[in-house]
Amino acid sequence: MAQARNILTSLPQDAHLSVSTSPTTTFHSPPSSFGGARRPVPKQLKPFNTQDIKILLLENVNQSGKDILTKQGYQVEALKSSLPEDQLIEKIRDVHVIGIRSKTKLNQKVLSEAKNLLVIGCFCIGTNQVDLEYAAQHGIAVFNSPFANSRSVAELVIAEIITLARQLGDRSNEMHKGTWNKVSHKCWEIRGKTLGIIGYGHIGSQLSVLAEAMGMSVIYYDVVSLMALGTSRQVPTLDSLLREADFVTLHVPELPETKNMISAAQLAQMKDGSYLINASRGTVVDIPALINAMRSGKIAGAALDVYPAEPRANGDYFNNSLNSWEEELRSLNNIILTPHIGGSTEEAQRAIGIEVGDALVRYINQGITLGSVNMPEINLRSLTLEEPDYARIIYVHQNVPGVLRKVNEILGNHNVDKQISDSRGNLAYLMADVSDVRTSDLKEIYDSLEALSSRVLTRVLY
Ligand SMILES: NC(=O)c1ccc[n+]([C@@H]2O[C@H](COP(=O)([O-])OP(=O)(O)OC[C@H]3O[C@@H](n4cnc5c(N)ncnc54)[C@H](O)[C@@H]3O)[C@@H](O)[C@H]2O)c1
Ligand SMILES: O=C(O)CC[C@@H](O)C(=O)O
Repeated sequence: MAQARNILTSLPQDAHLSVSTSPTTTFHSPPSSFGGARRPVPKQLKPFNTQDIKILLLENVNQSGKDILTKQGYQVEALKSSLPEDQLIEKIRDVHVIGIRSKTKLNQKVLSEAKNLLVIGCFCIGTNQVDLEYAAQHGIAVFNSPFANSRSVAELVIAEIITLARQLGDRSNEMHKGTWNKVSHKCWEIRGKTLGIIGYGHIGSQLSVLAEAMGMSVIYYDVVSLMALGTSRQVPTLDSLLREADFVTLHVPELPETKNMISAAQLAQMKDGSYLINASRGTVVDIPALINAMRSGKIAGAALDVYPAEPRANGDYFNNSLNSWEEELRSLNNIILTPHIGGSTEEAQRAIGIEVGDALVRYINQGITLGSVNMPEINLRSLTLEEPDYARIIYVHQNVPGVLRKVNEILGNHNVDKQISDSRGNLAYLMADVSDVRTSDLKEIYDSLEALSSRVLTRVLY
C-alpha cells in the first residue's frame, strides 16, 4: 500500500529545491539565540502540493479545526454525522487525512481500503474506535486530544450527582406533564456523601477536586497507584470502593478488561439505594444488569451518557433497534439519559479542534509525531528559509536489527545536518534533515529507502 503516501513531487531532475515563502502558522522554531537576534523564519515544508491534500472530517468537527486545515490550502470536506461502513470505505479510499470523533469505527476492514491515508485525527479523548496497531503497522499516525474536554465531563458528572440525589429529572418530567409532586422522601444533600471514582485519570482526578469542594468525601480505585488530590483516598480493590460509595462514577477507557466491569455481581456489592454514573464508554456497564438492579430498588438512580451502540447522527432514534433493552431503560425512574454529551461544550470542542488541527498540520507538513498515540514521538527543530537546499527525510520502518546502518549508508553520501530516531514496540520512526540536496538526489534517496525490506513508509518533505 501507500504508493500515494510516498511523498515526493516530480520536479525536473536537476532543479534546485523550491521554497515556499508562506511560513507555517502552526509551528515555530525556537529562537537561535537570546536578545535581539533575528528569528529565522520557519520554512513551510511541502508534503506535496498542499492543495492536493484531501481531508475528510466526520461527526461535526468544530469550526476551529476546519479553519486550521482550510487555511493550509488543503481540500477539506466536512460532514455532520458519521457514515455507514460501506460509504466510509468508499470515501476513505480517496483521502490523505480523516478526522473523526467517537462514532466512526476505523477498524482493519476500513483501514485496509485507505490506500492514501497518512494520518487520523480523533477530535476527542477516546481512541478505542481506531485499530491503533493496524494503523501504526501501515504508517498511519493517529492523534487525539487527551484532556481538552476533561473539565466538561467532570462538570456534567457533578450536575448529575445532584440531579440524581434530588430526583430532579423525575420532578421536571412530572411538571412538564402538568403534575405537581412535592416530595422529600429519599431526596438527599450530597454534602457528607461518599463519591467512588473508578479510573483516577484526567477526568476522575478533576472530578475529585470538584466533588470535595461540594462537601463530598472521595475515594477512588485505579489499576495504578496515583497521588490522591485533596483529602481523597485510593482504595485497594473495586469491591471496597463499591461497598463504601454512595455514588459510583466510571472514568476508565474502553478495554477488554473494562468490558462489563459493572455487572450483576458488582451492582450487588454496592450500597442499598446508591447511584451509578457512566460517562466513560458504553461497554463498561452491563445495562440489563443495571435495569434489574434499579427495578429492585438496589440502585436508586443512574446517569448514562454512553451506550454500547449509539445512533450515527442527531435526529436518529434511540430505541430497541440499536440495543434490545432501550425501551426498558427509558421506562425507569430517576435515570438520566444523555446522548454522549460529556465533552460537548463550546469550550471543549473549540480547544479540541485547535489541538488536533494543529497536530495534523505539524504531521502533514513537518512529519512531527509529538502527541501521537500510536507512533514514537519525534520532533526536530524546523528548517528555515535560510536553508534553501535542505530536505527532511522520514522513514517509518520495522524495528529490526540493522536498519539504521542501511539507512545511514543511503544517507551517508549527503550531509545529514540533524537526525533522530525512536521506536515504539515493533515500529520505528526516523527523521533526518539533509542539506545540499537536489531533486535527483532526493529521488535516489527515496528509491533506495523504499527498496529496503524494513520499509513501512517513506516521506520526503522539502
Ligand atoms: N462522555 C464523554 O463525552 C467522554 C468524554 C471524554 C472521555 N470519555 C471517556 O472517559 C475515559 C476516561 O477519560 P480520561 O481522560 O480520564 O482518561 P485517562 O486515561 O486520563 O484516565 C483513565 C484512568 O483509568 C485507569 N484505568 C484503566 N483501566 C482501569 C481498570 N480496569 N480499572 C480501574 N482503572 C483503570 C487508568 O489507569 C487511568 O488512570 C476515556 O477513555 C473516554 O472513553 C468520555
Ligand atoms: O465527541 C465525541 O464524540 C467523543 C467525546 C468523548 O467520548 C471523548 O472520547 O472525548
